Amino acid sequence: MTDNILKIEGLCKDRGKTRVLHDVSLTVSPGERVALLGHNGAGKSTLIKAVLGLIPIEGGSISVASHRPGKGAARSATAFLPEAVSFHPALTGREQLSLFARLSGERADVPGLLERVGLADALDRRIGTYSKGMRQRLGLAQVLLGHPKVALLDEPTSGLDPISRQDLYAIIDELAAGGCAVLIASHALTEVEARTDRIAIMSKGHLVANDTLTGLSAKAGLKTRLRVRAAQDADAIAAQIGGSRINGASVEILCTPDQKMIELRRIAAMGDAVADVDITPPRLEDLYRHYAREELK
Ligand SMILES: Nc1ncnc2c1ncn2[C@@H]1O[C@H](COP(=O)(O)OP(=O)(O)OP(=O)(O)O)[C@@H](O)[C@H]1O
Repeated sequence: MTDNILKIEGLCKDRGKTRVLHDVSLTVSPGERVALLGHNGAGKSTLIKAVLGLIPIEGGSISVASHRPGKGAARSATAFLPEAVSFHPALTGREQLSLFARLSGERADVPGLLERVGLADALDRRIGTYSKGMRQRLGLAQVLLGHPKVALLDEPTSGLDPISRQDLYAIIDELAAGGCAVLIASHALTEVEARTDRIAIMSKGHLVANDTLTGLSAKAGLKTRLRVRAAQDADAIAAQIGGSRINGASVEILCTPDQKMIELRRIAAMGDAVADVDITPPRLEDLYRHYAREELK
């Protein structure tokens, strides 16, 4: 995972007189799944459009598989799944994918692809009769069909039920396992927390964080919560390790990541007086709030 198949350096973009992307640098390597997070209007879609070569940029550079966006080689290396994917309603799933395969010069096992995305039963149904989730699955089949080196997915799970979301991420995992660099713009923090390798956070057109979850946690210095359940006497535990009593049976301690093992050893030293310990590290939601707020300062 050393070569960056997608490389964005110092990207600046204006909309009218307003700068909406400020000096954004971001890379994605083959096989990596990177989440692109940010409030409404933070600049995620603008960044994706720039990578697709759909809009001119005011500064910086973008390279997709060593080519400039918009060039034929960059386009054929890239797949894009928009948030609201739309197809001609009169075509069937099979016709749509066969048409796309012909246009892109791919030899494709269309029924196999549709089965892979869970649409085997809807193969010969018109897309106009598909649900939103089914259209999203068809969009993903289209992404798979192109064997892309870079996949840009804009809110891929919006409007999908929990099982469909899991299915979709399983397919994204496969895509990445095959060496594709995947950039997922999303507001679904819990999902991307579990299913991506790195998190990039945008705020008002600036990239304010770009690291693994562990790296983001360490830099932010947010506290880990240790909840200690007493076997019998919670007061005695609170007196010994500090922290605050949260109910009749438990004591809660907040500690920084580097203090965690020290606290755990102190808790373990109390032996049978402790019935259980729950460890809750900072969640992506906490980290997201932290980094987005830092930018506002
Ligand atoms: N066609 C346009 N003309 C003028 N301004 C635009 C245009 N498209 C986007 N913008 C502005 O650019 C900024 C970034 O918008 P963008 O759509 O990239 O945000 P986003 O992070 O994708 O938001 P969301 O999560 O709501 O999709 C916003 O201030 C938006 O108003």
